[in-house]
Amino acid sequence: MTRTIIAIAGASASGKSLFTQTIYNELVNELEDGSIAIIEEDAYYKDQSHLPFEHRTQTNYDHPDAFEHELLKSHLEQLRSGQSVEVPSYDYAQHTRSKETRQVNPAKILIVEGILLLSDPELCKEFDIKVFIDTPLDICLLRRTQRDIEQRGRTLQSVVEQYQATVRPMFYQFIEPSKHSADLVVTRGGMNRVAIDIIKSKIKYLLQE
Ligand SMILES: Nc1ncnc2c1ncn2[C@@H]1O[C@H](COP(=O)(O)OP(=O)(O)O)[C@@H](O)[C@H]1O
Ligand SMILES: Nc1ccn([C@@H]2O[C@H](COP(=O)(O)O)[C@@H](O)[C@H]2O)c(=O)n1
Repeated sequence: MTRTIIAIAGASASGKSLFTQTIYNELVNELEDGSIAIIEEDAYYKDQSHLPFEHRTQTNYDHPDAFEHELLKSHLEQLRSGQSVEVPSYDYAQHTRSKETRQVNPAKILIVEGILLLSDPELCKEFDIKVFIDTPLDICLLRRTQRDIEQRGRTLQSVVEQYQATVRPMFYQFIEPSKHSADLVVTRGGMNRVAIDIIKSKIKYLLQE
């Protein structure tokens, strides 16, 4: 069976999750059970439970070294070969992995979303279709500030400090250059209706093959 792995990359709060989730929600009921699945790159942030909390707040979470990309790559290879995997889950408030894992079965269409998917050449090879969500960084910052305070247990000061120290510089060093590896660049983020419909049509076409 041919399986297709789609990467959705882009800056933090560019709209990757909204874009991915919209495609999934709009397709899932009309497809056979188990045809489509989602994996988040964030689930592969390294476990830091051995480090004190204060130490964990200092990690650069926008550098490729913060991720266990080898594990993600190996999971994608297992899924492509028809095996289920146990995907870690991540606790943003504690800055480390949770104890729970989530079983992901080998769907025919797998969508992976995350900031640094296209910046790692070895990981990039795993993707059949590469999409980059290209949202202006000032818009991302506004959305991230609201989201991190409401959903990820952050203060305004911590969001501002982290943005200046790591989020913005790592975007220019790693994320923005990775746009050139994308097959499709999507402007206006997670609500670009035309782009959502194009990816949905491609998925339906692949599932009919
Ligand atoms: N085009 C858009 N217009 C308005 N809000 C958006 C848009 N895209 C995303 N958002 C909102 O911005 C926040 C971050 O989006 P999200 O999809 O979680 O980003 P990412 O997964 O890239 O970090 C969320 O609250 C989301 O609902
Ligand atoms: N403990 C952590 C782990 C990650 N982050 C930030 O998350 C961003 C990536 O997730 P998105 O959903 O926004 O794409 C990344 O920019 C990290 O800075 C964090 O703040 N704390």
